[in-house]
Amino acid sequence: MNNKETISLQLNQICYTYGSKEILHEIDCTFYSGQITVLLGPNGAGKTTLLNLIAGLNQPQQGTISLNHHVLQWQDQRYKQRIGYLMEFPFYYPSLTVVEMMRLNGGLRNIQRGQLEDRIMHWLERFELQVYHNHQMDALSQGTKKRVALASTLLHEPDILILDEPTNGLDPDQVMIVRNTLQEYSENGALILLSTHIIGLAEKLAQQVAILRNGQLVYCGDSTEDLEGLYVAHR
Ligand SMILES: Nc1ncnc2c1ncn2[C@@H]1O[C@H](COP(=O)(O)OP(=O)(O)OP(=O)(O)O)[C@@H](O)[C@H]1O
Repeated sequence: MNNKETISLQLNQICYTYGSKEILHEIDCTFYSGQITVLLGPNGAGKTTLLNLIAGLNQPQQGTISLNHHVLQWQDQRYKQRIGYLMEFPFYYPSLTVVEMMRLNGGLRNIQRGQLEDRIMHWLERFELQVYHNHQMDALSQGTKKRVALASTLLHEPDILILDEPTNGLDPDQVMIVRNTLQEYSENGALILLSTHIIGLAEKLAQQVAILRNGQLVYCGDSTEDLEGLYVAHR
């Protein structure tokens, strides 16, 4: 991925309710290409709900999402093609091998066959997964499954990358590989938004931070060296 276009993704007064329960309240925030924004917040704050809306899985009941100041219609296919979304608990077919699972994901993204094999090799190597290429998905550890899902998310080289707790269950070596890969990917021009509970990871990755509490965005702005202090100050 090498994106020369500047992208901004704006959330404007986004609200979401499940039944009568308000989960997200008037969320305003803008994300930019070439930057990593880390979304922080306690359990149940609404992070996954917000990421699902931005990825186009669900539709906000109120508010708009704009790409470069153009309001997006829900299910805009051109927007969806630009997005890579790693869900907190990625779906996989247990009986497929790693390569078969990646071919399936690449096929769903309409990547041409010749190109697909090269991309699969590239991302398998990037996440040190070559050794597992022929292993069945359900025989992998949780952390390895997560890395396969992340590699699959990058196959179509999206310029908007949304990741829900991407390092959950990864060992420290793998966290480092993921961190370096995301930094490099962002430097190549991608817009990255990720949620995590690990403040140390956020400190290393984030140019921008968004803090969500009880469905309200209590901070959206520059990251700082003392992110824990910022987080505590926005209780
Ligand atoms: N399908 C659903 N139906 C009803 N309520 C839901 C549904 N999904 C999530 N919720 C509620 O929405 C709120 C926000 O959940 P969400 O998963 O977005 O939080 P989160 O910040 O991602 O939490 P965590 O850090 O634990 O992953 C919670 O109160 C949750 O119970």
